[in-house]
Amino acid sequence: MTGPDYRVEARGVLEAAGKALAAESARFAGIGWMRGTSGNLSIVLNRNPLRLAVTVSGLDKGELTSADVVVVDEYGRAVEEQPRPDLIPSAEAELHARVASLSGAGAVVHVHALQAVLAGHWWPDGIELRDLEMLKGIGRLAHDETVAIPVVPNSQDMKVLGDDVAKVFDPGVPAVVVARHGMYAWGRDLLQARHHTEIVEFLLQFKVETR
Ligand SMILES: CSCCC(=O)C(=O)COP(=O)(O)O
Ligand SMILES: [Zn+2]
Repeated sequence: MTGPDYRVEARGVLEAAGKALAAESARFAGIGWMRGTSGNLSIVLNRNPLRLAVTVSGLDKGELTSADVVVVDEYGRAVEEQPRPDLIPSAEAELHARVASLSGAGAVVHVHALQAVLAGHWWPDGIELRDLEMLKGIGRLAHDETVAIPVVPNSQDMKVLGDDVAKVFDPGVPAVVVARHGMYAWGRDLLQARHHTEIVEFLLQFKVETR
């Protein structure tokens, strides 16, 4: 569909995505995983061509509104036609797009959760977990299976980060730790992405505290 009807409908979809992202950001900020301006979130709006609604850059993630959202393409660039062309998308939008493309996820969460950063420090080659009930929360077995959460080095270049994530990507693990930075987790929608984030952070805390 093209023309004004399409634009009205697209605006409604974006506003709903912005509302969901703002609520989720506030939730993560409330538990200390998006301190200050850290972290960013996205929802996939369209798969082909890839379009994501991503949080704006540099704002307090506990205080976003439904308008603090930008539509980006597969390279994390703001697309031309959108309600607020003045807004700057997250500096990590390209990595969201890469993760969405690799995983087929409908939503991607990036938080600066401390246990993820600590675990990336102790196990820079991957964080092995086993025999924990919470592994079921990321679709794995609670017993007799080793699950490795991949770790990639940090970079300010999202293409480099994306290539590194692609190298270690495991379709059976909905998260990756970026060393000395934070965690990315994803799911079929924002709710499942939240659950994966919470479960992985729990698993990493257990690993760190029992090392
Ligand atoms: C103090 S946060 C540094 C940037 C960062 O890692 C982050 O997650 C937030 O970046 P954004 O551009 O999405 O605000
Ligand atoms: Zn970050």
